[in-house]
Amino acid sequence: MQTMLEEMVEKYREVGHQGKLADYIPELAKQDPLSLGIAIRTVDGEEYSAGDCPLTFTLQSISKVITLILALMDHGEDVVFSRVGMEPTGDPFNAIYKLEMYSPGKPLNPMINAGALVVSSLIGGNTVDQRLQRVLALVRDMADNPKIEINTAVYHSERATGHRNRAMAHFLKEFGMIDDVESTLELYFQQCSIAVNCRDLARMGLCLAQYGVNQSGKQVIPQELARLVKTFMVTCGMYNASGEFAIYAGIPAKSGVSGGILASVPDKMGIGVFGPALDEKGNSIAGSALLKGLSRSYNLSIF
Ligand SMILES: NC(=O)CC[C@H](N)C(=O)O
Repeated sequence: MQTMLEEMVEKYREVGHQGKLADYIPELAKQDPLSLGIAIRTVDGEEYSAGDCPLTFTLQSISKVITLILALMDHGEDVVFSRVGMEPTGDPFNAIYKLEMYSPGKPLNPMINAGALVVSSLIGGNTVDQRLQRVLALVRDMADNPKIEINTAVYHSERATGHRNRAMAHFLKEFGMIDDVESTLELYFQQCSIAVNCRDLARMGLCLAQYGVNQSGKQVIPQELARLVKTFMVTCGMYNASGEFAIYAGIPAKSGVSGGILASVPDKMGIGVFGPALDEKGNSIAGSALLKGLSRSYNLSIF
């Protein structure tokens, strides 16, 4: 497996030439578009990594999985799904227009930005920092790495430029879907800036693959919620490329515009991938290709 991973990374690294960095968050445009790394952690405790695995990058949209788990732990399914739906959109992750078209103000799912803002507003705690610490604590528990922190440069970069998210938060406030615009945005920008490496993502994926049990054997997420979020990862995790990814990779996965992908093969392994050049839908172009290739070679599709 180790040799195979190294060969695959070098084969797919070139695909990065066809992608583009997420320059709408200026700090993310400083990444090297040809970086590519992968880490795998299996249920048997084996760990493999290849390529630029030690590089750190920010969770971005991958954090939506974590906040969804926390919001569900805090409020239960009835409350959370009264404010955000369960259906894929077929639209870009930052689209606004459907908020006005169907059940007004209720985002279609928690994996798009509008839905994730609603979910962030539901995270319990007295201050933004307390709420952020709860998000960080769950990420650290899932990855079994107490050292995970925020990348403050990326946080400030998005905070200064995230006008579309600000517009969406105000729109959601108008419909009573979030309580407070500023604290919701603060938490959202910070959760997106949590810095990890491929190994952390692989361990987080393993935790989901083991129904909420992390690599040390600790149940850090209720079993039922680990199942629920993996289902969202299949239907909505790769934005409006989720259908194609389900066909060609068939692995529950969640991507972020930093180029990270958290993938989880139930009962088998967690996979973390990083390749910052993105395709037109905002997924890591080389990372998606690598995961599809890996799935084909090792028969990892869940379908
Ligand atoms: N797709 C993403 O990763 C989006 C996350 C990014 N922080 C944003 O809100 O635009």
